[in-house]
Amino acid sequence: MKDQLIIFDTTLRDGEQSPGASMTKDEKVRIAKALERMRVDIIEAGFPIASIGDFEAVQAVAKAVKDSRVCGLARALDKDIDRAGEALKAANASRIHTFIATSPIHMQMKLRMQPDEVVENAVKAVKRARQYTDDVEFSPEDAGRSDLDFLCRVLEAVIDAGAKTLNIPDTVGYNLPHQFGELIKNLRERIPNSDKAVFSVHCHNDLGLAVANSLSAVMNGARQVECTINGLGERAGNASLEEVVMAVRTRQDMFDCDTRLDTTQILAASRLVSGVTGFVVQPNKAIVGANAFAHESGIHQDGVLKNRETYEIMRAEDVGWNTNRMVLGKHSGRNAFRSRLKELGIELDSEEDLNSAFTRFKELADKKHEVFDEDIQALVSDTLTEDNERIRLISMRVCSETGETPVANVTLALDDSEVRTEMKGSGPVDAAFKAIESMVQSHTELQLYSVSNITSGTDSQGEVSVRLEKGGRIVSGQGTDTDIVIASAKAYINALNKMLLPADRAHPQV
Ligand SMILES: CC(=O)SCCNC(=O)CCNC(=O)[C@H](O)C(C)(C)COP(=O)(O)OP(=O)(O)OC[C@H]1O[C@@H](n2cnc3c(N)ncnc32)[C@H](O)[C@@H]1OP(=O)(O)O
Ligand SMILES: CC(C)C(=O)C(=O)O
Repeated sequence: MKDQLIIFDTTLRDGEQSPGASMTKDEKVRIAKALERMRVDIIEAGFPIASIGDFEAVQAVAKAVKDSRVCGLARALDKDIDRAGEALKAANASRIHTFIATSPIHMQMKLRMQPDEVVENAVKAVKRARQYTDDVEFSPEDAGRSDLDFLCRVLEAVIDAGAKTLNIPDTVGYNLPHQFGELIKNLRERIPNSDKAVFSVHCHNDLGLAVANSLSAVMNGARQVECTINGLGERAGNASLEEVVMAVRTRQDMFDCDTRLDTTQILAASRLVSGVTGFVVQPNKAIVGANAFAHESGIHQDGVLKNRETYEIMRAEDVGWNTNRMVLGKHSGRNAFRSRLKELGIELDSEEDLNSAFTRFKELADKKHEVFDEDIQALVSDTLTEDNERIRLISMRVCSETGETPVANVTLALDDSEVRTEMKGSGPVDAAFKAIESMVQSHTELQLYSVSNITSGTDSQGEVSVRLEKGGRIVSGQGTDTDIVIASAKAYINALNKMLLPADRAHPQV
């Protein structure tokens, strides 16, 4: 039977200390409920002495949450501890987390206290907190830069005073993984009454090592990790909950403990925190970033289509994604393209058609970051109608300039010959249509012209629809391209091709 690794989430306290991430009482309650659904063990809801708003937020979380323990932070000061005790009164299960710095620089320059005074205040604070709850956590702030002997002395004293959890913070993210693991090991070995408390860690990410340091501590006996959703937190943030939890879960071969979290709630919580704080999750963020389970390159896609484990060490579904994702782009290969066509219910008659559609897909992918399903549908419908084309666009150059009449220079393949002309128009599309009509001489009337974008973004494909009428016969045409003038010419030519077909072979009229 493995030990339980306790997850202490501090999104609502240290996470909120990120500049710009302040949360209202209601927002804190919503996030706390999401953490409770995830089965987080302890929720640090705030720092009650900080403001009336934060006091009320901790109070509201304490009332709303039933299954997780709710914690409030307090300096080693009576007034802070009393305020935290008061805020947590309604909690089903509460914890007071009190702290005081133990590093030489913090004691001398910030607290302006002698080491003896620090020990005295720490002990006094723990004893006072115990008057409110049996569950008291103590942190020697800046432990990562504190003297080991002094740390042992403070920690031994606070255990005797009633602290049940000893949280070792690397407050400024200074430690390296090996060193931080050693620190936890040394403390556990050297403090005589260390077995009376749970060792916890609280790592900051100033050197990008918060998760690595936390994991190293767990490998050396820490049984609580303090972390935040999306790694939110003071400065560069804290250890990210999703990364710590999934590292331990995925590498059970390396850990003699595991959390009791429902990891399928991770993505929802990440999105909630991102939405509330306005802190966008970077696409390449582990576990919760948009690309965490997305594959774009052909070799990877081919591997994943054959067996997901070739390139996936976790299941996307286990952290709340619907599934993994194949992104079609310029690095994708035929196997992924074929598989997406199948998913879209598109059947091409021959390998030749597939190759032709694939070539057009690659051309499009060179112009666009991501090729979406709608792009593929448009591109394949072009492939399917290609056979019936008597008119094909070979090239087009349009000049549009302020104060000048736009000019379009268009080259078409008309049956077996190549023709070219230049025409002016009231706009670039008008000039292009006039040039095409002057070569085709269809004598059709343009009844409708509309443009829409297939996907969002300035690199999206424009989709143009036109409707032409001649002698009571109406045909429609569509064209797509990242350049809307070219998309317009394609749509016009598509409709003209239909108009040139016998009526019974033409596509349905609009
Ligand atoms: C590492 C961490 O993340 S710790 C948590 C950090 N979070 C916060 O600071 C957010 C909330 N903070 C606040 O709202 C305010 O700073 C308050 C309400 C806590 C205090 O406000 P003020 O009384 O105006 O004090 P101020 O913030 O200017 O200075 C902090 C004081 O606390 C003292 N102090 C700092 N830590 C501790 C501690 N653990 N125990 C006792 N005193 C402490 C400082 O020495 C300083 O004392 P001084 O005023 O005698 O010089
Ligand atoms: C209060 C303590 C745990 C803290 O936030 C830190 O040291 O970073």
